[in-house]
This record gives sequence, C-alpha cells and structure tokens, in this order.
Amino acid sequence: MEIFKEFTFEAAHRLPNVPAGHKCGRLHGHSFQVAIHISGPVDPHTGWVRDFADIKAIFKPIYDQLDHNYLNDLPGLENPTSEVIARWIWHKLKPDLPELSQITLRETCTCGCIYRGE
Ligand SMILES: Nc1nc2c(c(=O)[nH]1)N=C([C@H](O)[C@H](O)COP(=O)(O)OP(=O)(O)OP(=O)(O)O)CN2
Ligand SMILES: [Zn+2]
Repeated sequence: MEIFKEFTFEAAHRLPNVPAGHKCGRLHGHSFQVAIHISGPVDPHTGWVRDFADIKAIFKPIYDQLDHNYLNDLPGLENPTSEVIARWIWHKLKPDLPELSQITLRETCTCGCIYRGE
C-alpha cells in the first residue's frame, strides 16, 4: 500500500542557467506543493502503513529550511528547478524514511515533477 502526506511551502527562487531573457531567470516566488509518498504493508493492528504524523515530524527540519526562504542560498539548490528540489528532498529524507517511494513537487497549478529515486 502507498500513502502520502502533502505540504505547501512558500519560497523564492531564480533559475541561473536559463537562456538570457527567460522569465525564470528573474527572482520570483511560488507556493510549492510537495507530496511525500511511502509504501509498505498495512499493519493489521493499527490499520495503517505509518502514522501520517511521523511523516510530518521527519519532514519538518527539511520543510523549515525551504519555507519562506530563497532557495538558491541552500547548499545543493543553487539551480532550484522542480527536478533539483524534488531530488534534494529525496536525499535528505531517505535516510530517516526508508519507506520513501515518491516525491511529487508542484511548482504551479500546472507544472511539477515526480521523483522515485535513481
Ligand atoms: N522542467 C522545468 N521547466 C521549468 C521549470 C522547472 O523547474 N523545470 N521552472 C520554471 C519556472 O520556475 C517557472 O516559474 C514555472 O514555469 P511555467 O510553467 O512556465 O510558469 P507559468 O506559471 O508562467 O506557466 P504558464 O502556463 O505559462 O502560465 C520554468 N520551466
Ligand atoms: Zn519558478
């Protein structure tokens, strides 16, 4: 079974490697949405794969780094595309959340990416 917990963080970024004149080279912000998926068996006693609150607690220190920050300042996010941010979250979470199976990151209502590890 796969379960997920969703979060929203507000952050600013610019993409330094886009062609000259590209709108995303300018400083701008998003309400990023991230869904953290984990997979595993449903415990017959609790009836859940894992408490959603555990996912929230494990993600909190990472969330706090992202929320209301300028992403380009964070080590590893010098070029903070959706793809780079999703992979960055994955690598930060995986050691403490081995059941992690997918990160979905939405940059706007219409775009984003899905990362399931290497
Ligand atoms: N593959 C990627 N392409 C783009 C990324 C990205 O992270 N990965 N990021 C951007 C920009 O950050 C931009 O803010 C979001 O892109 P876009 O969908 O073009 O934004 P709009 O809200 O302006 O979309 P419209 O549908 O044109 O209104 C760009 N590309
Ligand atoms: Zn953007």
